Amino acid sequence: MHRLILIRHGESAYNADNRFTGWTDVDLTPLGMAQARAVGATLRAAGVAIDVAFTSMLKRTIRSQWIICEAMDRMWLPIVPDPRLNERHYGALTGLNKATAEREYGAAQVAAWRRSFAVAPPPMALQDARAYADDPRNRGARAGEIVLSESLEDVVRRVRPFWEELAAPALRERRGVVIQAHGNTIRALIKHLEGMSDDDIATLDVPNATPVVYEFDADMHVRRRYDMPAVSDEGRHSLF
Ligand SMILES: O=C(O)[C@@H](CO)OP(=O)(O)O
Repeated sequence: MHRLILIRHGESAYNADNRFTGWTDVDLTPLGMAQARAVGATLRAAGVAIDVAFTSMLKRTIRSQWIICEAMDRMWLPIVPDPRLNERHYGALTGLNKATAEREYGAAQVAAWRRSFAVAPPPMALQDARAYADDPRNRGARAGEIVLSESLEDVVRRVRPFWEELAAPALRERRGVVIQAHGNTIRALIKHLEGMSDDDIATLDVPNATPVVYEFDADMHVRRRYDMPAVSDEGRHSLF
């Protein structure tokens, strides 16, 4: 069975403050850590076979995965950080409170920046962007470019080669794969995997710490997708 589990990290400090995060490397809140522990307990109770976990280069995904590995008693699991899984670059909106942005620019404009496929947020000032460009955490996200802002379409463009080079080959070898990433990199992956339309992806929201499971056939076509029920809802279950 070719099985993939997509997980968005637990709540981060900027999630709690309702701020645009993008490439800002904020940590998990205590609630975010508890959410990751609950995911680990769920995966452990379900007896999920995981052989490798891919994360972004940002600490909210890496720490979530550490906590999950600890809760599963699998601290030996290989964790592979890849900058192509970093959150979408939120441009000039980075750090801004989302409610303040709605008051300033209107709810429709903010919704388009947040969820449309092709619209990128206004660009970050070049001077600011250099801090991100020089940071090894972002090197390779869009190699050779100083990134000022990204649409979901830009994110699909960098997530697709990650998928082809690392995740798909691991699944073809029948390895259990976790991708621990961000709201918009997971939306980009789902769009790519399901061939979802630009309109449909605009209504898809990915909550924190809620595993989504994909099963593939031998040709790597999606056979089934389902959310994994939390262990507290279901008790011990045997999906795997
Ligand atoms: O701020 C961000 O980087 C993302 C994810 O938290 O937010 P949004 O859901 O608005 O795309």
